[in-house]
This record gives sequence, C-alpha cells and structure tokens, in this order.
Amino acid sequence: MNKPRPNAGTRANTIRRRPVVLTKRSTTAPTRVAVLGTGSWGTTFAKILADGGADVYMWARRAEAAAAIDREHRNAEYLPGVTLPANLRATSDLKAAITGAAVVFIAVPSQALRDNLTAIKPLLGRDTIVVSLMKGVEKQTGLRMSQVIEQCLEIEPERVAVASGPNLAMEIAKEQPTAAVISSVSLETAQEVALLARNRYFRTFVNTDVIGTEFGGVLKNLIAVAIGIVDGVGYGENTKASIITRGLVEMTDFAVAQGAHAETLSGLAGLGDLIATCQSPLSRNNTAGRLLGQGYSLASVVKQMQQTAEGLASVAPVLEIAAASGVEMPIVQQVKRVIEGTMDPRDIAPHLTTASDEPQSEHGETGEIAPLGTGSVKSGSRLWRRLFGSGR
Ligand SMILES: NC(=O)C1=CN([C@@H]2O[C@H](COP(=O)(O)OP(=O)(O)OC[C@H]3O[C@@H](n4cnc5c(N)ncnc54)[C@H](OP(=O)(O)O)[C@@H]3O)[C@@H](O)[C@H]2O)C=CC1
Ligand SMILES: O=C(CO)COP(=O)(O)O
Repeated sequence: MNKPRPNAGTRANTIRRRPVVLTKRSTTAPTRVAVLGTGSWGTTFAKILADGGADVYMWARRAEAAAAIDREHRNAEYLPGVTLPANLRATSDLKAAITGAAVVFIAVPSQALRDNLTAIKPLLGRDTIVVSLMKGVEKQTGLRMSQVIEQCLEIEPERVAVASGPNLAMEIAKEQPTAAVISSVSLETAQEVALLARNRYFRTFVNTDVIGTEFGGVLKNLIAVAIGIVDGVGYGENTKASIITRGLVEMTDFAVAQGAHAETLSGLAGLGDLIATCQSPLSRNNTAGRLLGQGYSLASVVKQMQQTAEGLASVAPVLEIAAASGVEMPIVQQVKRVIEGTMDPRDIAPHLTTASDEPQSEHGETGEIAPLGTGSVKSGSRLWRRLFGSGR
C-alpha cells in the first residue's frame, strides 16, 4: 500500500453533498438492472434480482462466458448444476449491459474494480445507482469499494450502496433462504435497492452505516482465513470458537475506530457473515487458510484457488489502517505472518500479543463489562474517550 489513508476524511468521503433527488422508478414495468461480473456472486446476485422480478442484464468480460449463460441458462464454470431464470440475459458488451439500467451491481475482484470503473463511467445515466457486492479493500490505497466507486465515477455518496451479509453464493443459488443488508448513506437509496434485491429466498434489511457494513465483509474474510489455518493445522473447536469470538472483537474495534456503529458488526454484515464464512467449506477465504495451514506457500495457494479469496489482498492494508488508528489486531497480525511465511501455522492461537504478560480483561481495560468493540482500544485513545470519557 503506497499511502495509508484513514477512512474518515478521504476525498471519497468528503465529496459533499449537494442534495440528490432520486427519481422514483416506474412501478409497472420491471426495473432494468445490470450486474457486472459473472463469477459465483455476480451470477447468484443476478438470479436473486431476476427472481425478484427485475429485468437483468449481466456483463461478462469473456464473450464465451456470456454466450454460454445466454444460450444454456447456466454458468457451469462457477455454479455447476444451477439453472438460471429465463429472464436473465448476458452480454460481453458493457455498453449494452449498462445502457438504460437504473441500478448497476458490481461483483468483480476488488483489486480489479478501479480499472473497470474507467470503462463504466461514460455509460452511466445521471441517476443510476451503483451497488458494490464486493468484500475487499483496495491494496494500493486502503479504500473501501464504495469509496473507490465514488472517487472514480465522481458520483454522490447518495447514489452508491453496498450489499453484505451471510451470503455464500452456492447456497443461495440453490435457493436456500438467507438475509443480507443493503447500506447507503441515503436510506431512500438503500430501500430502493433492497426492494429490488429480495425474493422468496432472499430477505434484505437496510441501514445507513456503510463503513460498518463494508468493513464487516472485509474483516470476516481475514478471520475466516485464520479459521482455515486452524483447520489446516488440525486444531479443534475450542481454538476456532476462541478465534471467532476474539476475531469479532478485533473486527468491531477496527470498524468503530473508522466510524462504524458497533451494532452493525453484531448484525448480518458482521457476526452473521463471520459465522457463515468461518463454518463453511464453500468459503474461498476459509479454503485459502486451510491450504496455508497445511503448509502451502502463498504463491502455491493462489495458484490452487480457482476463485477470488479477497482476504489475501486485504490483510496488509487493513493492518496499516489499524496501526494508524491505534487498534490492535493480534489475530489478523498472525494471519499476515502465516501468509508471509514468517510464522509457523501451528503457532496460530487466540492469544493477545500485548506488551504486558498481565491477564487482560475480556471486556476492556477497566475490567468492567464494556460494549463489544472496546476490547483492545487503549484507555487513552480518542475512541476510548468517546465511548467512556464523555459520559455516554
Ligand atoms: N462468492 C460468494 O459467495 C460471495 C462473494 N462476494 C464478493 O463478490 C466479489 C466477487 O467474488 P466472486 O463472484 O465470488 O468471484 P469469482 O472469482 O467467482 O468471480 C470473479 C468474476 O470477476 C471476473 N473478473 C476477474 N478479474 C476481472 C477483471 N480484471 N476485470 C473484470 N472482471 C474480472 C471473473 O471473470 P472470468 O470468469 O473471466 O475470470 C468473474 O466473472 C468479491 O469481492 C467477493 O468477496 C460477496 C458475497 C458472496
Ligand atoms: O462473503 C461470502 C459469504 O458471505 C463468501 O465468502 P468467501 O469469499 O470466503 O467464499
């Protein structure tokens, strides 16, 4: 990462804020939407939208991938055995996919987002809403996906939303019921997107905590890599439960220090997704961790992975932001060291690498019951004063 950039006060955060009038969409005709990316999540989300009644056009970067989806109503490469709705079309022509779309959903790997936005920008309508389905941060800048979108497309934050939650693609593609959060600084935008992205097996809630919702998705990936390492090494349920529990504290500390609400990290986009991803062999982050735990090098793991494991790229920028904000993330530190090959995976443990050997309070430095998300925040810090010093 070249320049660590704290989340508060980035340019993308400070594009403020002429009032945006969101045009009400027609309620009679199906809403035209585009989904960019025909991997496992893009295809599954397109199915969610089509099954919810939207008129969906997917974009694939490879013409043969688009043609196969259009012709066979299947995406055998990413979702074997799943039949896609007949009203779901695909193209490799970006202009054809985006033109006329009221909402554009993006599901490409996080590190590829910026390049794709350059091509997307001239094709967007004045009111088009852009929704990130991604769960990574940009390695070079540390920016969240919604920030990259605002910055590159030069659009108001009110036209941007994110979707996150316990959403393992293959389970949803098989129509197993689940829920997710749609978040935007504009409640109206979040509601509009949530109404489109819901159907008999997919329930959407809304919030306006974009920072917490996005970081929930980013951070649970890192804890899922840790759990994979534990599995790979052969440790059992106590180790995993300890890491999941302490991992949630790290996630919450980090996100709150960036301006998130602690409750968001206890919700679907935090705890919910943490449970799903840490428990499931479907998780690519979990799988990558398991290979690391079995002793494979990062290069070998990347080679073996057929699909995107965002946690591998997010770990360094997250730790840089954590260091800049005074947040301790001992579990994520351990993941980084295993990825770098500087720690034996068998040494992974839920211990806290604090300077002192004194037993540490589970609930923060006072030893009193403190809200989740204050476990490792130092008592002199700005966050601590905000939580405890102001009498709140
Ligand atoms: N899978 C899941 O269960 C979930 C994933 N997510 C998030 O969704 C995002 C996408 O993940 P997912 O769909 O699973 O990933 P996949 O690896 O399954 O698919 C990636 C997709 O992006 C395309 N792609 C790869 N590189 C580029 C590029 N440089 N430019 C344009 N398109 C590119 C691939 O095309 P090609 O086939 O040609 O390589 C493919 O269509 C990630 O951020 C992930 O965290 C969120 C929730 C659930
Ligand atoms: O985000 C996900 C589930 O909510 C998918 O997790 P993986 O990217 O680890 O497969």
